[in-house]
Amino acid sequence: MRIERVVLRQLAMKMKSPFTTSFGTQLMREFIVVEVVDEDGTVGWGESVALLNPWYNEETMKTNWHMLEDFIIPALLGVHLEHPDEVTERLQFIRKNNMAKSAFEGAVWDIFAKQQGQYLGQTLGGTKSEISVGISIGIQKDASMLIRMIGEYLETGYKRIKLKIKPGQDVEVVRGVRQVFPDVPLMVDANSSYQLRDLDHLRRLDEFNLMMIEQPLSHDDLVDHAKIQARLETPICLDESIHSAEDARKAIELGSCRIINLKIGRVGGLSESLRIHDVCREAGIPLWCGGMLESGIGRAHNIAVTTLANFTLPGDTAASSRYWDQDIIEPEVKLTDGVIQVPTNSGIGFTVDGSTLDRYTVASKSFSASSL
Ligand SMILES: O=C(O)CCC(=O)C1=CC=C[C@@H](O)[C@@H]1C(=O)O
Ligand SMILES: [Mg+2]
Repeated sequence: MRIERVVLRQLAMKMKSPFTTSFGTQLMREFIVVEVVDEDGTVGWGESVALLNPWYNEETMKTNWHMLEDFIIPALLGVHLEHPDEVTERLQFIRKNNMAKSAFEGAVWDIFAKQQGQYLGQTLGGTKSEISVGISIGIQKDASMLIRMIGEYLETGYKRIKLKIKPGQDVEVVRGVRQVFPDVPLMVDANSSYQLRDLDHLRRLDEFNLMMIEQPLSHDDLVDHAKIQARLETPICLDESIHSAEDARKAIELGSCRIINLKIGRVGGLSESLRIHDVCREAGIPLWCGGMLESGIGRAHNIAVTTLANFTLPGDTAASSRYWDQDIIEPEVKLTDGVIQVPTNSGIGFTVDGSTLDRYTVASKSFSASSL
């Protein structure tokens, strides 16, 4: 394929309910959608999952726009690509900025799968026809509200509940949930809000038979996570600490975790996701696909990657209706009896709804190879 045209769109989508983690609350999701068109007019779609603020990692929507406009698009516009793997190869001159790279690379993978006449999951090597998913619940002020929300989500069919925790809102919150839901598959995500000195406190979570404790320590740590994993019965899951297959290999060798939350944007795209998948499968480390409050485009990419064999735990790819009054894809992502049916159409498997996309677009810019 030859990259003929790229359109960057900044979207603003109001969340149906605020989402609070240890580092902040999201009310409005502002993010970038990348549209890539090849010489045959085949269109691919990608989504930057960077937040407005550099809380989760060093990237923001604005840094992503800068990287795309000033480095990534100039490096790839007008270029002939045999395979999407070449995107990562050609972008190696850019340090980090994985979410910006992933947004472009995902669109190229969409085109590539469409050119093969294949669903993206199949092109990646995935074999599943349905995926079971969990749901991530932000920090709630009111314990009874949390219990009600969990009951409703379990009713809807979600297979796993993920609670956000932070110092002062952890052991007693989980105890309260376990008193009502003693057997539900339950996990917690700390988003790096604890220190090594909190080990004895974190060990109190061992009594609740949690599936995992996600990213208790610093976003860039592997060594101290290995120290606390050696003292915890509950598996540690790493999210923010894993940026590449090399990070995954080191974390596994050090014993920093027993589970990894893979996020396509955090690791720089689908090509690196495939490498991480294989490293973890070789080591017997299960994966699940985390969420970044994506729109339907990012959600579609998450479903595709979750079709791979070593994604054996329910991820955070909840239904569109959990987040948005109206998503930008047709059909929206839905849960049927607690699972998402994997699409069979080519590419990301969903159609981008142009009128809804335009309605949420607050800024856009086009780049054309013919104007080079
Ligand atoms: O997309 C979802 O539903 C999960 C969202 C979620 O848990 C997160 C989104 C963004 C950053 C983090 O706070 C958090 C995570 O760590 O997974
Ligand atoms: Mg997380």
